[in-house]
Amino acid sequence: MVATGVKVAIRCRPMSKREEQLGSKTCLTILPDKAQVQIFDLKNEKDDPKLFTFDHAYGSESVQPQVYKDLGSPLLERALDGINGTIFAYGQTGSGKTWTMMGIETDPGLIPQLNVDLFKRVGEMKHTETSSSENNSTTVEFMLTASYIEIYNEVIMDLLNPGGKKLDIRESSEKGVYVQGVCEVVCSTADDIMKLVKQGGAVRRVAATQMNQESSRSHSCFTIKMEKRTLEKTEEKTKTTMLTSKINLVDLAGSERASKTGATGSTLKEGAAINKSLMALGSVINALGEIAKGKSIHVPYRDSKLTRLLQESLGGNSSTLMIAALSPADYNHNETVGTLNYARRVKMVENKVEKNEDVKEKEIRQLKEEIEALRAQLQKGGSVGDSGAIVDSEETQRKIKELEEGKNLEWEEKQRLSKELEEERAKNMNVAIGSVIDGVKEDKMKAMKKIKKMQHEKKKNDEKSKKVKELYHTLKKDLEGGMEKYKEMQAKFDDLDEGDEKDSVEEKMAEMLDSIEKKRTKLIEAKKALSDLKKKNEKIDEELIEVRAELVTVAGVLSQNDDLRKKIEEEERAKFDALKDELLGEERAKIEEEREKIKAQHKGNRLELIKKMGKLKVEMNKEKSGQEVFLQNKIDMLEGDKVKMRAEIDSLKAEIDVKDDKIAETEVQVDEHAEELQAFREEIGRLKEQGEGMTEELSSSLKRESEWLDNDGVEDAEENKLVALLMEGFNKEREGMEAKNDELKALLRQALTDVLYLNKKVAVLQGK
Ligand SMILES: Nc1ncnc2c1ncn2[C@@H]1O[C@H](COP(=O)(O)OP(=O)(O)OP(=O)(O)O)[C@@H](O)[C@H]1O
Repeated sequence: MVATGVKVAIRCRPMSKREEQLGSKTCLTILPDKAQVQIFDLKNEKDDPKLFTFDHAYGSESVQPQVYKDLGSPLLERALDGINGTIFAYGQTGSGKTWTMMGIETDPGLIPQLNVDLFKRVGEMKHTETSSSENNSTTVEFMLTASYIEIYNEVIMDLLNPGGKKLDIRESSEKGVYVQGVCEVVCSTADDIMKLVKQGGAVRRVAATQMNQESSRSHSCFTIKMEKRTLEKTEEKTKTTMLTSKINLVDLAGSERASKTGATGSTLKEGAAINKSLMALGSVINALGEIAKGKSIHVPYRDSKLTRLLQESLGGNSSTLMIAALSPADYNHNETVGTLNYARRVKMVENKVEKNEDVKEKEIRQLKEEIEALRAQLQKGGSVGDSGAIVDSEETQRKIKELEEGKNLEWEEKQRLSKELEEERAKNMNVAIGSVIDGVKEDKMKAMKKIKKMQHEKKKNDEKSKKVKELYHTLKKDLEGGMEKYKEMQAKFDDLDEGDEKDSVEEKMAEMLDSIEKKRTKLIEAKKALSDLKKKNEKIDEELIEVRAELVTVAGVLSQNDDLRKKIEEEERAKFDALKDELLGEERAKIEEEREKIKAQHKGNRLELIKKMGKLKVEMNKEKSGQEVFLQNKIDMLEGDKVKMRAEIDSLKAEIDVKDDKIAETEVQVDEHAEELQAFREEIGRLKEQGEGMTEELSSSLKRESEWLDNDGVEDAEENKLVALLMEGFNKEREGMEAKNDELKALLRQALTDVLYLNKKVAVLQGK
């Protein structure tokens, strides 16, 4: 974090035509090389000029590109490096704030020049930082969003989403101070941004017309947010690094209202009657000036929306520049001195500038550091891979991976949402502008009706005047005739002698006088009526001029906004704040919640681990020697076991060899017996055949001889006995052979079972 003073530049505009016509004289001398300005009080020529020194001073001959090169370009470079920036223009109405900030189409000011430069630089950075070998590559991408708000009477209006809900300022550790729900439109070209600037400007004018407000009493803030994502891909992994920053471009309300209050240090006593925000800004600057002098003082950022918005720009994490716009005319001498004093105070404010680190990036770094610390601790403690620590570090690695992925997801999600919301915002803008146009149209109708009514009234008055004029002329004639007659009567009266005739003439004369008097009164009345009608018509004429002027303005607004509406309809790149905020907000809340959970869990794990480690260390130290003896004994025992097992294996192997031999031998025997048995079987078969042949032969010879030898019965019986004995002998021998064969088979089975068992045992012992 680096302490950096707020930079101040002053810029004096050329004398305006009106000021020239009024015969104004220049009361300023600008010394650009010394960044100084001298102000003379031409009413008190004896007084010495006041001298002020700033960071930059521009005279009426200064040109927009130079101002951008000196002030805008360095701010942009810092922003591309992750440092927030603010430029705010201060000065009385008509001093040139908008000229410096916005300029005109043919002579663009800071905002348009910065936009063009921004996209040029982003293009260069994307190009130069993207290099790829076979499997490794580094890709640099940018996401740029713009928002535009206006603060009027402590109400924040979204100039890019005029129909949206009321906006408020919030603060969070992740985003700092921000306008909640403001519409942030993703921009891909400088043209995109300029379209938004124009749209916002038009909405501002419409709102001003509708609310009958003075535009110079509102503050506007155009914000460009930059998010830079660097993807480093290697064969093993992808690393994502995020860098964010924003640039606020603020056009403040005319300062003449503030010079008597905040800027000179008095409290907010003039209250709501004048611009609360500018007064509060003065108080914040005063407080920060005192802090810079070493005093400990509360800074009333929360006193107004403007100061809250500029909280980071004044005394916070921002590279800030104030441009004080000045009029050269002596007629504005006091306001100019006020502006210069204000600027001098601002120059004393110190900011603490720091590169914005992505929150997730920070967390990942912290987790990595903790893993390293734990490893180092474990190694120091002499532990050979504590399983708890390993689990924890694996868990932490998993979290790091999740956070890395989260960064990319958030980026993709933002882009996806921004596209989705573009149409919505355009629609909303159309609806809002439409309703404004409807209102303006209604005003137009009213004005036209009013004009008609007035014209009708005027006509009637004219007709009345004509009649009254006729009456007047008649009355005048009558009166003149009456007067003539009266004069004649008077002459007659004077010529007559006293008598009845003279009396009757006198009587007539009195009557005539009475009638003349009445006519004169009527004439006066007619004259007054005529004058009243004339006045009425004059008033109507005045009103007509006003209403017609109104009509001209309204017509202007209508045509401007019809243009605007058409433009909006043509554009398809805008995000609608409410939905975006809802969706992104939800996403962010989820991520935030997850982050908090991970944090808490990690903290718990870490504490547990540290405790475990502590315990382990104590136990280890306590039991180290005992454990060593125990381990040695165990090793010795195991060594003994090993030797025994080897011997056992060897003897088992020998036993197996013996068994194997026996099996082989038994197999041979079995084969031999089988052969023998086969031979016996064959022999028995042969004998059986022979026996059967003999029996057949015997029975046939017996049959044959019985016929002729009745007493040879003894010889036959003996022969039969011999055959039976032979058969019995054969059968016994065969049974004995079969029993022997069964016995040998059983022996072979037993030997095989033994061999299997011994093989298993050998395998177990070898495994051990
Ligand atoms: N440096 C300059 N060179 C030429 N003309 C200038 C310069 N500065 C300002 N002007 C002209 O002076 C007039 C007032 O300037 P501008 O509108 O910028 O004042 P302002 O301070 O923004 O006023 P307001 O507070 O009403 O918005 C404009 O007509 C503008 O063209």
